[in-house]
Amino acid sequence: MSTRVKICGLTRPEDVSAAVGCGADAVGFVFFEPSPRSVTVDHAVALAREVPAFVSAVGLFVNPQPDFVNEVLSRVPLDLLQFHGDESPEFCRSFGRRWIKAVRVREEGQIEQAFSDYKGASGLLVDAWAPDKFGGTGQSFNWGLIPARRPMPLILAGGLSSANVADAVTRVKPWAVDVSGGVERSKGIKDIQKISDFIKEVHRVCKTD
Ligand SMILES: O=C(O)c1ccccc1N[C@@H]1O[C@H](COP(=O)(O)O)[C@@H](O)[C@H]1O
Repeated sequence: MSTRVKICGLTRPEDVSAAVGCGADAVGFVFFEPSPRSVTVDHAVALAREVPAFVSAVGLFVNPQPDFVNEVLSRVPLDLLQFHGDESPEFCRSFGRRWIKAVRVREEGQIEQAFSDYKGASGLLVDAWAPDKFGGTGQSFNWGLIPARRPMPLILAGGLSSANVADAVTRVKPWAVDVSGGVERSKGIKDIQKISDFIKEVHRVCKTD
């Protein structure tokens, strides 16, 4: 098994280069103004220049206006859209691009329901639920709620860091892991050592699997 790694919430070109240099499979840019990791379209254009061939650039949105998504898509070379709010399956599909849907996990059966609702997604991202946030909480959740049967790739997020990602990969066996806060020095500012340690842990545990 080889679990992919996405490093999300990048705001500086040097952090994008560092993530790519450490072996990230995907990097994420947050287009959600209330987030401390939010980037403008101009900013994202510059960040995307640091993304080489065979590394995916992902745009994260939370209940966006369609015009805004289209504006981003017209300017930033994104490979995937990540919807982190309450977007309907029809909305997610409407841009004609590959997309993943995030589910904020709170109770049993929710992930199974999302697999059924969001057919056509390139993956389902499972993250922690919090009362006042759409994601990026730095909190993990009960991985026991994740079903073994998965009709599409499952991306595990929420409170991951180099300290727990090996355990997460071993127990959950996700297609990919996604991290933001666990590889930061402060909100939006990544720590190269933490990125490196995180990716090394994933590769180490995948090799022994
Ligand atoms: O990063 C944010 O600020 C954010 C805001 C709104 C929705 C999602 C957000 N981040 C994503 O949440 C998960 C988990 O993050 P963490 O590792 O627990 O900090 C991840 O996909 C982030 O990109």
